[in-house]
Amino acid sequence: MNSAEDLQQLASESLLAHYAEYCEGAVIVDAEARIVWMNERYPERLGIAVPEQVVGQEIEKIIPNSLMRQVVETGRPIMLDIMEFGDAAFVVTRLPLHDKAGKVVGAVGFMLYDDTRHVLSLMSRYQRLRSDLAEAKKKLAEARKTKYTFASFVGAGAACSAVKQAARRAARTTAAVLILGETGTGKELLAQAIHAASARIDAPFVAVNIAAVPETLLEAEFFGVAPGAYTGAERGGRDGKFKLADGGTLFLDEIGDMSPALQAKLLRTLQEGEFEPVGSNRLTTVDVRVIAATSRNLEKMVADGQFRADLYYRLNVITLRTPPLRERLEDFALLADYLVDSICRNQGMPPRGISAGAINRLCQHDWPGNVRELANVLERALLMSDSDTLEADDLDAVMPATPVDSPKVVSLRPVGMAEAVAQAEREAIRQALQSARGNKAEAARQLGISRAALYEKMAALGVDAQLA
Ligand SMILES: Nc1ncnc2c1ncn2[C@@H]1O[C@H](COP(=O)(O)OP(=O)(O)OP(=O)(O)O)[C@@H](O)[C@H]1O
Repeated sequence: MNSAEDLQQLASESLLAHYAEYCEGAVIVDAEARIVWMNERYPERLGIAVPEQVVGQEIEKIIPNSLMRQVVETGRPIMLDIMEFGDAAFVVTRLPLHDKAGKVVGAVGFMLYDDTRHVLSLMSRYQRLRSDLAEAKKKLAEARKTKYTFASFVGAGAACSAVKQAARRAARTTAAVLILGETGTGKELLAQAIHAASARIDAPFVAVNIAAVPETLLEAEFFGVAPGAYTGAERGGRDGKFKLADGGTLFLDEIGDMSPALQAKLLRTLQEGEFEPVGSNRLTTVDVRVIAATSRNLEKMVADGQFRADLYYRLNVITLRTPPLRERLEDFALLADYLVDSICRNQGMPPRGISAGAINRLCQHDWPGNVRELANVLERALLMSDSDTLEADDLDAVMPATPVDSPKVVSLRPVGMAEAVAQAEREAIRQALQSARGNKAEAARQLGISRAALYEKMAALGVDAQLA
C-alpha cells in the first residue's frame, strides 16, 4: 500500500498530465512570463497558425488578455476567471509555481472549458443574486440600526434629566429595563438611545409592538418558524424576533397586551436564554437584552392577576418612567424649537421659528398624546401658515379643543416660580378681557397697567383676545 507521501507525490505528478489531457488548453510560463510549454490543443483552440513559435514568446504576444504575468509577479493564483480571446470567452485557472525555497519561478494556466455560455449565465445570475443579497443586507442593517441617541431625547428640566440619567446608567448594564409612561412620551426613543449607548450598539435593535400583531401570529413572530412547519411562502422557515435580535436588544412595546400563554413562553425564554421555534423540538439559544415598555398600569395588572408576577419581576430589573408633557412644562420651549426645526427639515421647508406667545399657548393645552400629538399640531400649523414664526393664532387654528368637561389636569410636580407667576398673570388678563368684553383699553385700566404693557404681556404670555 502506498504511504500518504507517495500518494501526494503521485497526485502532483499526474495532475499536470491529466489537466493537459482533459483541458482544452494548458500553458506554463517562466518568471518573466515567457511561454515555456503549451499543450497541443491550445494553439489550435486559440487559432494560432504556427505552434512551435510560441515557446520563448512573452505570453501577452500570443494571448493579449492573459493575466499570467500578474500571477508570476504577485505569486497569487486566479482560481476562476473568464478570459476573452477574439470573439470567444474561456474559463481559465492560473496558479503560480514555486521552487523549494518558495520563490515564484513561473505559472501554469489551464483553460477548463471552451463553451462558457452556461458558465456565463450562471455567473451573471450569481453576480445578480450576490448584489441583491448585499443590498438587502445593507437595508436590513440600516433598518435595525437605531435612529435615536440620548441627544434625541429633548428636555433639560428636572423630570427629563432624571430619566435620561437613569437610562444612561441602564445602558452600562445588560439588565432588563421596563419603561413606563403614557403614549407618545418617548419610550421607544429612550429604548433606542439605551441600545445606542450600550456595548451592543453594533448588533441589531429589534422592536415588536405586541398590540399591533394579532395574537395568533405572535408566537411565530417571537420565536420563528421551523422549516416545514408551514406550507406556502413560509415553507422554508423564518427567523423570529428573538433570533434576529441575537447579540443585540429586543424592544417589547405594549408588553401589557401580551396573552397569558405567551407570557409563560416569554418568561421561559428570558430565564433559560433558549426557545423552540414553532414546529420544532430543537432548542435555539440566544443572547438578547430585553427592554419592555407599556402605557398600562402593569403593577395593577399583576395585582389583578392579568399579568404574571414572575415575568413582571424578570422584566422590571431597572424601571424608567417617561414623564408626560404636563409634568414638564419647563421643556416646552426646547421641545417645540426642536420639533419645528426637524419638521421643517423633513418637509423640505425653509427654517421657521416659534414665538414665546405660541409656546405659552402650548403650555396651556392638555396633551393626551404627548410629544407625538405636539409634533402633529406643530406640523399642521407649519403647513397651514406662511409666517416665518409660528404664533399662538397659528396653533389655535389646528389645536384640538380640550373637552369642556375634561378633568382639570393636576400638575403632579411643583411648577417653577416663573411659570406660577405666568399662569396667574395669564388668568388675570383673561378675566379682565372677559369683563371688558374684549376692550383692551378698558381691560388695561382694570388691571392697572398701560395699554402698551397689556399688549406686551399678552404676546409674551400667549393670551389671545378672541379666546380670552
Ligand atoms: N423627549 C423627546 N424629545 C424629542 N422627541 C420626542 C421625545 N419624546 C418623544 N418624542 C417623539 O415623539 C414620538 C413618539 O415617541 P415614542 O414612539 O418613542 O413614544 P412611545 O412612548 O414609545 O409611544 P407609544 O406608547 O405610543 O408607543 C416620536 O416621534 C419621538 O421621536
